[in-house]
Amino acid sequence: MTTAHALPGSGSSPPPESGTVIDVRDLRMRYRSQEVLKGVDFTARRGEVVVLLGPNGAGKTTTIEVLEGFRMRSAGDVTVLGADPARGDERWRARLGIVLQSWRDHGKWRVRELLAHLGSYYAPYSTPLVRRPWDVDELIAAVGLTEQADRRVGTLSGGQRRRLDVAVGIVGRPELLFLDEPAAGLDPEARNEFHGLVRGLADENTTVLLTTHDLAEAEKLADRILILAGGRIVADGSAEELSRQASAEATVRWTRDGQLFEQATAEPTRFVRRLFEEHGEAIGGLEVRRPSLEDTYLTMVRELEAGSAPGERTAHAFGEGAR
Ligand SMILES: Nc1ncnc2c1ncn2[C@@H]1O[C@H](COP(=O)(O)OP(=O)(O)OP(=O)(O)O)[C@@H](O)[C@H]1O
Repeated sequence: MTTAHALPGSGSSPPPESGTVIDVRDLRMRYRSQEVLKGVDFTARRGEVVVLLGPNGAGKTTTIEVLEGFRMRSAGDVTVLGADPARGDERWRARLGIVLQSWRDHGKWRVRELLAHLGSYYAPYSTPLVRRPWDVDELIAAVGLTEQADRRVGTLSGGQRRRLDVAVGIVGRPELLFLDEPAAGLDPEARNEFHGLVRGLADENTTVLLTTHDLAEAEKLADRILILAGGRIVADGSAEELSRQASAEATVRWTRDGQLFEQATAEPTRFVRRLFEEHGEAIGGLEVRRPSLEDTYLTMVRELEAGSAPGERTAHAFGEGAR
């Protein structure tokens, strides 16, 4: 798949060397008296999978809708694929993919027919560099629906429909794909295959921005995790970077003389070295557990909710270096 190239003549492409696909600065959103976004800043590069986490009502969907050009922001500078989404034209829109809710309304359509029909809208935006739409049988194979290609949408299982949703989102060979809680309702196997598909798209240079409440999914998929809370991005980095920067500590477990011990420590390597210096061969069953993304996430969000001034918990506090 060749998705790394801007469409010639779109007049709205970033300089190719920049690699920046999303650039959000001081994004603010107010619904009447409620200020939901209070100055959101982040970027996403070509081929990156960026996962947006945050409590219910934090403003994740609002942020994504602003980036998609579906919602007018109150203030701030937003550039997506080189254009302001508020002014994105059809040609710009053809470079985006959006995975919406399941295609339950199209139950009578057959999988291949539906994808061929939706794909035909992208044909005018095909270029020698980016052939649009995706060949329908290739696409069906890529999302693992070959056996269901001639089935009616209404007869697909939940997981198969979610694959179809993804196929609908990528049929135009997007350079940037938005997925809002994409794997909700998938069984572990379907979820695993879906994750493989997302990683495969990123490997071929598609930028993916997705929201989820599943922290294991975020940890598995993300090149970079953003945590949106209190109207701002309060953490920005890989799962490992976030866990090192949060105050969550590692847990060391071991046995000695048949007894089990456990110690929380911010410096597990030093602790383990000292443990061996002191007790040597007597130590058994050693286990060092780093804080999971869930531990890190809960620590950060709780600290914020416990009253740290939002300004103290900006990306400067957690992982700006990762950008
Ligand atoms: N059209 C609207 N009019 C007024 N308020 C809105 C509108 N859309 C969203 N909100 C409010 O803005 C806040 C953020 O909503 P949003 O859906 O962006 O959050 P979210 O992070 O996606 O939440 P969730 O995790 O629950 O899906 C919520 O308090 C919501 O009630």
